[in-house]
Amino acid sequence: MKVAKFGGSSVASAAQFRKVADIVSSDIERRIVVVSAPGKRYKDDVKVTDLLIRLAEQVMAGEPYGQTVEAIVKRYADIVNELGLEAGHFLGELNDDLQSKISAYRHEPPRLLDAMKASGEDHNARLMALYLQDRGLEASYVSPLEAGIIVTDEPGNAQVLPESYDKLNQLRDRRGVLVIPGFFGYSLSGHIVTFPRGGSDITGSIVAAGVQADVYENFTDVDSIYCVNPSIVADARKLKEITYREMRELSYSGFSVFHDEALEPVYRAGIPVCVKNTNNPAAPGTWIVAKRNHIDEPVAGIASDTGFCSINISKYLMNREIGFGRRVLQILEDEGISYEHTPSGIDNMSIILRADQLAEGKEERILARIREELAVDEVTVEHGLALIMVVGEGMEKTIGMAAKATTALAKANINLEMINQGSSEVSMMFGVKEEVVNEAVRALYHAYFQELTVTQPS
Ligand SMILES: Nc1ncnc2c1ncn2[C@@H]1O[C@H](COP(=O)(O)OP(=O)(O)O)[C@@H](O)[C@H]1O
Ligand SMILES: N[C@@H](CC(=O)OP(=O)(O)O)C(=O)O
Repeated sequence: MKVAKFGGSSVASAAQFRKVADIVSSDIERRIVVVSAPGKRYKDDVKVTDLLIRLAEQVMAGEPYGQTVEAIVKRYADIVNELGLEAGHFLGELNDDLQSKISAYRHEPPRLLDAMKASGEDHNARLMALYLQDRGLEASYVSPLEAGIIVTDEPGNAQVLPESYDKLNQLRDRRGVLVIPGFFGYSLSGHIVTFPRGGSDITGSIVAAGVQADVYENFTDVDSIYCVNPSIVADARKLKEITYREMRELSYSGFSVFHDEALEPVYRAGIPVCVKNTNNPAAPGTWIVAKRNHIDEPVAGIASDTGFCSINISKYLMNREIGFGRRVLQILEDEGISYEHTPSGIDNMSIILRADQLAEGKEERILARIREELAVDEVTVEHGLALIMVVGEGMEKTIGMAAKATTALAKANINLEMINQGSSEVSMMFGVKEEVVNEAVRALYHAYFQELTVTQPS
């Protein structure tokens, strides 16, 4: 049995719906289909999820929102009309559902936002089931509640609860193709709760693990996962295979093609993932697996992301002060902040974190507490940082990996703000200024993938 998830770009229009139906009908093993909300049809288009977020924000701000509702309904109406579906009731129900959720939750902003966001995938799954039926397939819509996707009650940040898996397993006994909306589940108290953005990948993975699928197919708009983001390096190398742990690091660090939190359920269940192109299903795609058959080259991929900052602390004899690091991290914990890396020296410590967490006066509060409670010599915040992750199972056993990177960056005249090597067996982290990050990624791509391979130890 296969679980096939189709991302927003794969279900953005009637033409895309036709491709999905062709793919589903071409393999009887594709028994469970998970869909996102309609995504972008062209570069500057707006995803339905973003329209729904705008709608929730307008309601919360007491602004008029009628035009946004119309724009949302029109996205689905275009698909219905172009497919020639007799589905007049569908559009009426969509409109009624949005209005009734607005009335029910207008005084509970986090619930309203989640209910709006979830409705994008929910109605798309209903529409996909109708279309598959119209194409002569035995297909039915299954809500996450009926399927058994039970999650924590953290709006916008749900995590699956373990009891979901046994319930999901019962889907194996159902007939026909089941269409499940991605991106949300239900809390134990019966509320709709969404996963983080891009979270339909997570639904697909949970369902695949629950039904013990043979494969989790993740259909998107590229032929494969490339060793660098294709928008940074055109014609980058395609990856045939990548391991769960390589993909976890790369997706966490910027390979947005597959959500990093989507790996855990399939990894634990030992289910391979195949990332494929809805627009070119004949292409073999990329397999995410436990162990790669071929590790010809030490580096599998290079990912990058912006929006980081570094809190830099120095204090003479920091090394002698037992509990110093713990007390710094406690201050961050008190403010509900998570951090990425903590490189340190004898008298220095840096904490790298996502800069958007320092809003609403948190930066000033944290710096004041570090100064007062830890009597440091200096504490500053450096903004505008980008992190680059070089990832590969073969790196640990290969000599000269860091040297290759630093030489390449020096040749490209790029200043390295920091390096973190050693805490993970499969990755090295480099920090650079945001404005040079793409140039740095291209320099590293050239060094690791276009120059001669580095020497292997004998
Ligand atoms: N290393 C990579 N390999 C392939 N695609 C990548 C990579 N890094 C980023 N991407 C981007 O991910 C996009 C697909 O992910 P996403 O937009 O979430 O698709 P979907 O609409 O299917 O959910 C690609 O179009 C590409 O721009
Ligand atoms: N529609 C949601 C969830 C999702 O996974 O979408 P996509 O498959 O388009 O990344 C979002 O935009 O976040």
